[in-house]
Amino acid sequence: MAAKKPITITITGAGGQIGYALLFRIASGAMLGPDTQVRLNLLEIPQGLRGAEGAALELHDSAFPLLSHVEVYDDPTAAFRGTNLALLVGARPRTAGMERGDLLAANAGIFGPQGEAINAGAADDVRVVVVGNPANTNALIAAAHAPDVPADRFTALTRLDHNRALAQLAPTVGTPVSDIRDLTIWGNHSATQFPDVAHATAGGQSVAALLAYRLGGPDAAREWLVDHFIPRVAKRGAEIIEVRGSSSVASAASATIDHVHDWVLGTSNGWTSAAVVSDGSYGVPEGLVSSFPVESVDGAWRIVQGLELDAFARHRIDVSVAELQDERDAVRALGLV
Ligand SMILES: NC(=O)C1=CN([C@@H]2O[C@H](COP(=O)(O)OP(=O)(O)OC[C@H]3O[C@@H](n4cnc5c(N)ncnc54)[C@H](O)[C@@H]3O)[C@@H](O)[C@H]2O)C=CC1
Ligand SMILES: O=C([O-])CC(=O)C(=O)O
Repeated sequence: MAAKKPITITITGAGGQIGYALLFRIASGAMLGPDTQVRLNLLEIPQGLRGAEGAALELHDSAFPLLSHVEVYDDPTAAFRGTNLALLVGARPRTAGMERGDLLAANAGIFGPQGEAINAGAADDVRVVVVGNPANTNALIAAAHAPDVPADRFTALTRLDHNRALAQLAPTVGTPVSDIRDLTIWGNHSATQFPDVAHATAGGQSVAALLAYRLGGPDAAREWLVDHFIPRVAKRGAEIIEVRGSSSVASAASATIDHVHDWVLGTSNGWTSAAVVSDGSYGVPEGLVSSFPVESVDGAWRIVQGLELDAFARHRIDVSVAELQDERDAVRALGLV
């Protein structure tokens, strides 16, 4: 049988924390499956190059059967040439007391040149995931600089929020995470995001009904959702920073693996959440990169259509979308989109 051509993956910020957690899982086959060979292009800025070179040495030492080649770059044009998957991780993380939007000025300048390099040389089937914060608006900037790449190839990571929501919900409804389906993160990867369980089921039963049963009625369930679940998920990044002293790393890498795995190989067990370029669905202005309920069909994300939104959900989505619009206005004022 002829061997499949290796998939070329460019990882920016490969010498940083998330890069280090991500590279070994990609090379092990966790992201694209046990039959897909990978070539890894590690992109860094000069001060991160030694970290990336060290990671490359360790990748070699791991003798991964699926790893066909590793190369370290400091030039985006060279690093994105021929790439099938661009994982845009490289950016400054926030520290205690900051919101992710505070990183806009520090990080926004990174994503225009990278979008241009993707436009210039990436493979025709390139898919892009932005992890560096503020992820949604950085994806908007990258897409704006890549006019020849279809907009639906640009995404930002909200799978970490989705996974956090599953993990918070499971013990409360009393099921394993794998039994929960059709949970949604809407909006921005920020404290305004809306983790929504209205359509979720656990073991085939409505999550809303299970919560009411386990917490003592619909009012108690609603109180738990509004006062505990939503803020805990939305502010989990800050909680991690407070406890660890720096932002999430391994869980962010794991969510990136999940996002790409499902995008390329398809979703199963219901939908998931990803920030994609809006086509106007659910009243989210066209062009904003917003999180939606999504399924991957034939290698492309499709926004799940036709979900009913009550007044609470509508309000929460509108608040997060307003923040995305403010971020877009801010980068417009900087001439970045
Ligand atoms: N979307 C999400 O769910 C999450 C996003 N993040 C974000 O991911 C980003 C990376 O986090 P860490 O790896 O912990 O940070 P880090 O500081 O450990 O690593 C970032 C790396 O990016 C490199 N870098 C900076 N500018 C670059 C450029 N123009 N090209 C290539 N590389 C560049 C740096 O040299 C550094 O090695 C941060 O912005 C953080 O806020 C973190 C967790 C979750
Ligand atoms: O909170 C941060 O700054 C890092 C991040 O995006 C997350 O953990 O969700």
